[in-house]
Amino acid sequence: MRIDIVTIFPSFFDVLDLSLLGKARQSGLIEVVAHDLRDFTHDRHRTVDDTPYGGGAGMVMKPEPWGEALDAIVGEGPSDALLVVPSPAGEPFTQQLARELAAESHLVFACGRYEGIDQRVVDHYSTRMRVRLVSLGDYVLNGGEVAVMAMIEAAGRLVPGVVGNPESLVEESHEDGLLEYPSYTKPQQWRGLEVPPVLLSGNHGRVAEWRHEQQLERTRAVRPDLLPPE
Ligand SMILES: N#Cc1c(-c2ccc3cc[nH]c3c2)n[nH]c1N
Repeated sequence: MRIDIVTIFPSFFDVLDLSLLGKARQSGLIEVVAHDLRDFTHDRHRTVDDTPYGGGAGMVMKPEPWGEALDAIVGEGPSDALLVVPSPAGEPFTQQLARELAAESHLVFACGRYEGIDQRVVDHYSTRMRVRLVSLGDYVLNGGEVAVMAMIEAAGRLVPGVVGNPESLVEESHEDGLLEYPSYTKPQQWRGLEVPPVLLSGNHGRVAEWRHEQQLERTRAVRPDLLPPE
């Protein structure tokens, strides 16, 4: 998988060289390149924003640098790459969407700042490639970088070969639609708190049953919207 990120803060993504995705990059499973949007400007101040038509507070990101940056990545004609644009107005980012991103061979992320990117960028590239506006959640961020980091981590770990033991991907929150069960490790007693005895029983059937019940209990408590219809 090839991932291109366009941002005014390319060093923000240096952290992707660490941990799991760092190994995936070293092994060539995932190639990540962060591009500085200001490298696609031509004025002395490397300007990427301007005042909004129609007035209002804040600044809007100019379309020209975006056009030059994205054309440098996907060429000037149709492209099979998927352009992902983080936006509060986007579709919710979910585990299912992470799976869909993980199946792509080329992802391009456009990190907006200020009040966002001139709409014509999305309109233009929608004629040449698939474009998805995606929201990390119902809260306001200052730009798209944090959202893109989360999306890359969530999708990257699903790319075959990135996670050593694929079984560890199965029993996780949201993977089977429910929240995950609580986990315990040694010591058996810690600050007067014991490990649930069923986990010490060696009875795998009963452990699985207890874990599923814990998933249902947790999901009922904090995310009833995730419960399967009765
Ligand atoms: N994804 C997402 C976002 C954002 C977001 C995304 C891009 C820009 C560009 C300027 N401001 C932004 C906010 N806010 N809240 C979310 N869930």
